[in-house]
Parts: sequence; structure tokens; C-alpha cells
Amino acid sequence: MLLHLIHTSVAHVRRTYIICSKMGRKFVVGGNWKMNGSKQQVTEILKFLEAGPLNSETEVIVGVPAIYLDFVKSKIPPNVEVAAQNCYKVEKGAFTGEISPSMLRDIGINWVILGHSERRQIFGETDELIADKVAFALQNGLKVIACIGETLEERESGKTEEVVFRQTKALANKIENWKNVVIAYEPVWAIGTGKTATPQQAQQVHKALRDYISKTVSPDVAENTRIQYGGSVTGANCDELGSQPDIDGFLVGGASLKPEFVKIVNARH
Ligand SMILES: O=C[C@H](O)COP(=O)(O)O
Repeated sequence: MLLHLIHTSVAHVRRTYIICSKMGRKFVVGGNWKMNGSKQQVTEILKFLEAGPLNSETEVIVGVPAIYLDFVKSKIPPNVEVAAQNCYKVEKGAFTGEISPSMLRDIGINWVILGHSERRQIFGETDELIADKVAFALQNGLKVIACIGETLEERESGKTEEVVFRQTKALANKIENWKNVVIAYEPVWAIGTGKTATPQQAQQVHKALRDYISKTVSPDVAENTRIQYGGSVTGANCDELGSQPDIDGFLVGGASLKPEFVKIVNARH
């Protein structure tokens, strides 16, 4: 009888834990403005963010071109965080054109997006460099959205998991504390193309990533690290994507410049 009771309670705790596991990870939606905007357009975006309403259960972050960070920071509603779209792996020095994590902290910026596929593909950033930047940003008190994702060619040759595991491993080798890390899974073929991964395709990769993190880092880190999906997320597809058990938010490009972003922030999850 006693054994039966213990068994039943353990099963209950385990079931509750599984049901609540996603709730324990706060949904997080980032808007990546990329190299878009002007003071006038930024002012329009700030208006719809202010008007919201934005689900208070969701963490909202906008990734702003460096030149507008200070301006946006001074005007943004308090329930929206501001992120830089890049920063370098050292504190200061002769690195023309770069900005450091401490410069971002100096103007009150707490987040940075690193390793976006456009940085990887257009600017030649390697897994190694991205991991160094992520580690340095974390050491300097920034929170990081670290992006990974496979190209169409890699997906079509069956290498999706191999690629995203390699990218994650490079990060894991250098990350000491995962508390301030969000992973953004963005299949390159879905970025800006209107071709969204199906909820099933996205969930499959997110689950595989969580299992991989569990094995290579720890089950605790896997359970607590938020994994965003990015790639042609819109107001029309956000509810179904957001409802997948391992999708903990979105990184949104094009739609983050439009009032539709409010709908994505408020996606079912
Ligand atoms: O960082 C955001 C991603 O690149 C997605 O961009 P997209 O929503 O325009 O496809």
C-alpha cells in the first residue's frame, strides 16, 4: 500500500512537471529590425509597441541598429527590452567599427543578438568567433540571443541536426553559465523568404536541440534554456508555432517592423 502511494505521488509529480515544463520557461519574442529604420520609422514602431497591449507573460525584446540604440532606449515602453544586433569579443581597442559589451551596458542595453545567419554568411563569422563573442558578452553581464540554423542545401542533404548540433557545441564549449542565454533556431531557408518551417518541422529540431543540450551540457540547462524559432514568423502562423511544446518564443525579422508584431507577441503558447 505504502509503495503504491509513493509510486502514485512520484508519477503525479513527474506528470505535473512535464505539463508545467514549458510554463517554467517564460515565452520570449524578439523583433530583429536588422538594417532597417529611420528616426521616423522607429517612432512609428515605438507607437505600436506603446499601444500594445503586450502580453505581460511574454518577454519582449527589440534588436535595434546600433545607431538608434540610445534613441530607442530613451523612448521605449518599460515592458520592452532593447538589444544590440552585434558586439565584439574584447573590451576596447583598435577595432574600427566595432562596439563592446561594456559600451552597450554603459547606455543601459542588456541584450545582444549574436551569430545571426546574416553575420555568418555575409560577414564570414565562424562558429568559433560567435562562441567567443557570446562568452564575452555573458561575462560582461549581457543577456544573449544566440542564433543557429541550417541552410537549404544542408537540410536537403539530411544534415540539419549535424549542423545545429555543431553550432550548439561550439557555443557550449565556451558558455559557463546558461542562465542568460536564449537560443534562436532559424533555418536559413525560412528567413525572409515567406517559407516558414511547419510547426512539426520546427518542433522536431527544437526537441532534438533540447535533447542534445541535455546530453552535452545538462538536463537542467536543457529544461530551462529557451529556444526561439525564427524564419518568416507572421501574425498568421504564430499561434500554431507558439503552441509547440519546445518552442519558447520567436525571433522575428520583417514582421517586427509592422503592427502585426503585437499579434506575434501575444501568440498562443
Ligand atoms: O532574426 C530574424 C530572422 O532572420 C527572421 O527574419 P524574417 O522573420 O524576416 O524571416
